[in-house]
Amino acid sequence: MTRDTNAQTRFQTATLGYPRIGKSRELKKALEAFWRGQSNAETLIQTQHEIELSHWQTQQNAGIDRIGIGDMSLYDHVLDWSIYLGIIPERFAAFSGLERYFAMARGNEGIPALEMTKWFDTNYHYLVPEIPEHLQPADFSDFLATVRRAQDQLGDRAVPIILGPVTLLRLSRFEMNQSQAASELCDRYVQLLQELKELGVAEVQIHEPALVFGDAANFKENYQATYQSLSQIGLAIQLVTYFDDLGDNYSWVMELPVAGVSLDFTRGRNLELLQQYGFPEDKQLGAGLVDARNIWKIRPDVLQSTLDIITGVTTNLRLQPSASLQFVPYDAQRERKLPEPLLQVLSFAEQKLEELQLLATHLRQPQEAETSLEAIRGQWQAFQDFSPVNQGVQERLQRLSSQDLERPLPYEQRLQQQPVLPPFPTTTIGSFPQTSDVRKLRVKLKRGDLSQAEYEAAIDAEIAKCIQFQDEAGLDVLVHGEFERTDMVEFFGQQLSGFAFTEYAWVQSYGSRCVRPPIIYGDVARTQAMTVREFKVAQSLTDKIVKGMLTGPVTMINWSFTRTDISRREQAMQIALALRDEVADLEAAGAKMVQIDEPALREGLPLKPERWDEYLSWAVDAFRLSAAIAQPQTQIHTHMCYSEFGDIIEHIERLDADVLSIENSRSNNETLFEITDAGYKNQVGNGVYDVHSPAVPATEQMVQQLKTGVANLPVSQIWVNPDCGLKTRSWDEVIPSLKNMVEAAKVLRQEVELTQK
Ligand SMILES: Nc1nc2c(c(=O)[nH]1)N[C@@H](CNc1ccc(C(=O)N[C@@H](CCC(=O)N[C@@H](CCC(=O)N[C@@H](CCC(=O)O)C(=O)O)C(=O)O)C(=O)O)cc1)CN2
Ligand code: MET
Ligand SMILES: [Zn+2]
Repeated sequence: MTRDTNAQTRFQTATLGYPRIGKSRELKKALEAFWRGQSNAETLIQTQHEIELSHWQTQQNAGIDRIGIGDMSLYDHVLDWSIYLGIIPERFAAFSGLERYFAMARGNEGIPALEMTKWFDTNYHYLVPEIPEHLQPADFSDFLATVRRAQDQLGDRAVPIILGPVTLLRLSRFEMNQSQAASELCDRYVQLLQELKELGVAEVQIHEPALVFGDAANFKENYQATYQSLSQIGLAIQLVTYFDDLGDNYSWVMELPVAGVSLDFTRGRNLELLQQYGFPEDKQLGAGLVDARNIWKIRPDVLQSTLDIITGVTTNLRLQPSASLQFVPYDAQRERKLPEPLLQVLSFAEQKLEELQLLATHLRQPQEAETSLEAIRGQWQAFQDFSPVNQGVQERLQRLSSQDLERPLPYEQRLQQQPVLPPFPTTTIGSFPQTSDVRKLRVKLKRGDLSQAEYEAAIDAEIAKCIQFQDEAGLDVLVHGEFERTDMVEFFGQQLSGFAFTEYAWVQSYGSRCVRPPIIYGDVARTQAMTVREFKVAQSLTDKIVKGMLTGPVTMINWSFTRTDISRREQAMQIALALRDEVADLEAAGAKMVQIDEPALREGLPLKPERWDEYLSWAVDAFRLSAAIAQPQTQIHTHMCYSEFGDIIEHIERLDADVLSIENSRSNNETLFEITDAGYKNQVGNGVYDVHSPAVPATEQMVQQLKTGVANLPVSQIWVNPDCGLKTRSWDEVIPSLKNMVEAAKVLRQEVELTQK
């Protein structure tokens, strides 16, 4: 058979970024050793470079034609770009080098870090650039050095990844006037492209995910002017978008002066837009066909129909993951404990690289790909026969009526029957320090050095210590501390049938912190009580109320890898049923309060506002389904960090939780004001201190904050709590902080008594 050489160079493959934490979390370990003072900067940087090199080699060996480089980061790539561009707030002026880098990431001796935020609908936290009145000089030398290393390893295959100037602006906080910032930054990007050109770079990726936001049109002129300037340098610019479609902005984006546009074909309506409006002849399409946000192998037949449509419009295309692969783990083949039929249909980053090559082969020489594609079809068939179907759960969902989503009495009447506490009741959000001693217990259990009974006894000892501390500190509503949980989502995934959990499938959440999202691979059902044992242990040790502690259905969905054969709504409702039974069991075991956490409710909002109502309607229903089983006298709490609520307050009300605890401290009570402005009637715990900082909050500081609460809400609505769980803190920090918090509540109680006399 003769080969068409032209066909060999067409349909190239490209990547848009790779995981960063290291296959065995080498970067996490190196960072934490450095922060503990157990290693030095040189060792840290060397580890970073070794991990980066291994990523390049993996992609090179997989045959990727255009490898995105420069996205490796010691903490967060947005922080890296802030520093390259000279976006350095005044308060960090006294620092330099790595010290400044980590001060901006994590704070330093009373100097607060940059804010962290989830810009998009993922569980990854970005640092928020603060554009000061005056920029520091730009310094691209670290980035350029990375480019040179990549060129040595990869030659022309290395394509620098650049955080887009308009996306950066769209997501920053400002002291400088915005349009001035836009123009100063644009000059710096021009300078960067110039310097890259001098290194012999021919092509760059500029990532502008903000183009998929509902408000992208407001920035149209900025995009046009910026790309006009950047195009002057003469590099081939790949304008990269992902996470959703371009919507109404499709046409003008296609006219920007760039060499190529990358679109995500795994989410949103880009395929329809492509069909409707076509694709410019002079541009290359970066086709995001392999899902970079989920862990399933490609479905050859689904993909074929997508490919047919795309190639009907343009054949000037590259095959790509839909986004950076940072959202998926490294290698499915490393997992040893998953059932074979499931393992066979899993695709993590390394498998996705193979899939890209397979698709390229399929387009160039169809017959050469057929055996592999047929094998994948067979694996999916085998998986379908294997994946658990639960008729009982399906029928139960079908039988549901609106009554099942309704608490038996309205809030005002429930309130009469619920526990009476002092004003300004104090509590915590659930977790207490996950010390390395606690984690080692699980390592020993796994190795067989501890029996299940010994493990449970050791957990119970932690619970006892935790209850005793809370009692002594004078907290009003206690928690057991969540010591038995690796993670609030993974733990429930480990208990529920229809969920699989992994050994090595870590995904970075922020900095050195990672999660192993569990995998939903069939109908979800509860096979036994999940939290009752630890609840009972805790409640048996105190006369005070212990809150039962559950992770809500929406958060379970948003922080897991989900099925693609049924809707997210249906998966959430299945989980809600399991939680509903757990609520009933906790109640039967004596729980007077049950907290159902929904920190990911807000994050799951679609990026386009026109899709919000659809999401919120099922998301709130799922929460209600899990909670509504509770008797009126049982108080239902929920907790949300990341909680700008102003725009969804009516949905928050519809949750109908008796008590809502929220994050606040980094956002100056804004969330509280949103709630009070909206006339929220139920109880609110407006976090009185920031758990993400190691600083011990002073009593006075929390008193001041509570006073803001009193000025805006009736005392009867106010709770006192930290703004999130304490698992990442140490006992040294937690003990004095909570004592001060209780003290602050007491100060407020006295003041209220005085004013009532
Ligand atoms: N899923 C999820 N998403 C979330 C949050 C959350 O709590 N869960 N919170 C918000 C902030 N995100 C966070 C994400 C992760 C962590 C976190 O602390 N992660 C831990 C891992 C937790 C875990 O799974 N621990 C396991 C495994 C721990 C481990 O690393 N074991 C060592 C050995 C034990 C040792 O010697 O320490 C090893 O395997 O090498 C356990 O406890 O069993 C970490 O990165 O360190 C914190 C916040 C938003 N998103
Ligand atoms: C990210 S929200 C955390 C809620 C959980 N109950 C905890 O305290 O850790
Ligand atoms: Zn939280």
